[in-house]
Amino acid sequence: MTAGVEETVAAARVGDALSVKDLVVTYGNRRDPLRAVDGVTLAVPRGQALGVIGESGSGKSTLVMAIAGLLPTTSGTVDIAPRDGDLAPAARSVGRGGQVQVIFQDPMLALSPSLPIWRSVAEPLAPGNLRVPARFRATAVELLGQVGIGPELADRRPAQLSGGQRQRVTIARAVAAQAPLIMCDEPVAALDISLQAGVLRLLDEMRRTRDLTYVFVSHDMTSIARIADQVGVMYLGKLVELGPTRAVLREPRHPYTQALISAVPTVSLQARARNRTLLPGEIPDARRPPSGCRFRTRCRFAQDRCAVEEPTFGPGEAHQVACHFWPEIKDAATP
Ligand SMILES: Nc1ncnc2c1ncn2[C@@H]1O[C@H](COP(=O)(O)OP(=O)(O)OP(=O)(O)O)[C@@H](O)[C@H]1O
Repeated sequence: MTAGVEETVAAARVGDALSVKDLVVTYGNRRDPLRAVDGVTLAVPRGQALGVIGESGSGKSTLVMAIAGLLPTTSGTVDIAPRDGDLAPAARSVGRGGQVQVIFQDPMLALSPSLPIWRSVAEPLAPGNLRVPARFRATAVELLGQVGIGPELADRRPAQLSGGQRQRVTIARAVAAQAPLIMCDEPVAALDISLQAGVLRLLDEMRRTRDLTYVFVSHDMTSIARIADQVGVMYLGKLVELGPTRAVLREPRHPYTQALISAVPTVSLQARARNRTLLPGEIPDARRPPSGCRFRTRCRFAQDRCAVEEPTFGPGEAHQVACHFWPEIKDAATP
């Protein structure tokens, strides 16, 4: 399904569960292409979670779908490292030979409305079977128990559960597939706020106890702060900042990240106190991105250089930023 992309199961750096290099994903036709992901490079160490934030339309979902192998990629590489002792990939429903599972905002995308939930959980245990044999029920019920769904609910259909329960079922299903890498695309956004913390806790616990690695997309900085070890910030298909969660959320370097965070009271108190930066204007048309720095048309610090020279990450730093003037901006923002 991919065009011009090498896929291997050997990570480029020892200890990385996922390594993405120069990934490009294009929508539309050749005459008017839209590069929704435009040269993204990142790595996620095994057992960690990478949070991905950015405005609507910045390319977050496209990135995770391409990593999962559910969207064709234009160029670049996606390497996924198997864990020692991983079984042959069992999942038949998700991409890259069962190495990646996806948890969507809408659990109904992963669950069959007509099946009792235990069968949906057991499906990855019995690949190739049109109907999951009853002998897998006990394992499915056990997995459901681990996500807080009691055996009395195992024969219910998804519509007979609450939204939080349904999302727990999709987590059990993802775990059943034994994939080392799970893409979480706004997994709690559709849930009542009172249920979000429980599902986030469950995801975090599953990651620790089952040696899972996550890429976790969210608009919600509180969820990101809870679950992510590192954060990547996307703007118009590019990563503009990448680093440890605490550093990115507390000391954002890119003016775009600063603006995103300044809009969130819970994690932005320091940023607000320093310098409140609201983001003016709309995200530009991704088919015709600005020259040089793509953010420059909305950046109050932009200078002539920003229109002609595209900023890139420096080599080797843990907290990376693609901005020509970030040290000056940081100094200007400090009282
Ligand atoms: N199927 C598609 N066909 C054409 N363009 C698309 C398609 N899906 C997404 N896009 C475009 O690709 C860009 C990235 O979209 P994407 O959904 O990945 O962003 P996002 O950051 O996940 O947004 P949101 O937070 O709203 O989900 C946007 O310009 C969007 O309009």
